[in-house]
Amino acid sequence: MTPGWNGALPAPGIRTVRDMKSVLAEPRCPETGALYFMYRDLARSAPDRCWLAQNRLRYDVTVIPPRDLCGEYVKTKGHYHPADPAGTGYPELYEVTQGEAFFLLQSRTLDDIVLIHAGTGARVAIPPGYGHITINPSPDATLALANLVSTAFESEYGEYETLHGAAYYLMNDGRIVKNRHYPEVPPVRHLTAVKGRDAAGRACTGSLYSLVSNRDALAFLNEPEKYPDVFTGLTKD
Ligand SMILES: O=P(O)(O)OC[C@H]1O[C@H](O)[C@H](O)[C@@H](O)[C@@H]1O
Repeated sequence: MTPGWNGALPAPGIRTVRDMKSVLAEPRCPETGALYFMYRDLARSAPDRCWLAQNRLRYDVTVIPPRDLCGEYVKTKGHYHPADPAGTGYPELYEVTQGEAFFLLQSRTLDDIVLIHAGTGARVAIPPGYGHITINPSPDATLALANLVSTAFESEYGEYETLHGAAYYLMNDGRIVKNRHYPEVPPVRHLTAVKGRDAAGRACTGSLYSLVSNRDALAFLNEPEKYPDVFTGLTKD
């Protein structure tokens, strides 16, 4: 059974080591094979699927088994989201459904870098204008994530590919190593998100999936400019 999901699953999108070479700390790392599995556009019922489509939202599950990539923890490739019609970047909402995660966020202007340590059951919002990667820092436990996100955009991978990953690499000896392809960037700000709370410490009731069909709770994913409070305590100011 796939962690974080009880029902039937479509075939996953798979990212392999080959797909990730351009963003690894050690691009010549000789590891091979699948790194993580993306089950996109899930719904538990036909009415839920209809509601998600009508509200331009997608529910996905991502499964990241543990892996040592030449001293670097396994991670997602990394991307930014474009701006919505009002000029505000599309956000995203994650829940850790199994294991623990580090979310490494960086503002597009590179004036803010945030590392969020999130335990099972924690929720993390990706704020407008921030790129993100997710890291599995465990030597032996699989990380599973659920996310809700707008279907109105496509992720942008260009900066992460050109600059060989995020601004920092998380190594499995505990080091956080600055990526030498970046200009000077600020030191990492650290935040923690625990079960039932988000990274700003606010309580979150129910599972992420329980928000499906709750228009008020999820409207910020398509019109983030109307809901700046969602990101208070997460962004720099
Ligand atoms: O697109 P990547 O950088 O590989 O990251 C992987 C994740 O990205 C997005 O946030 C998607 O909504 C997820 O479904 C996906 O698993």
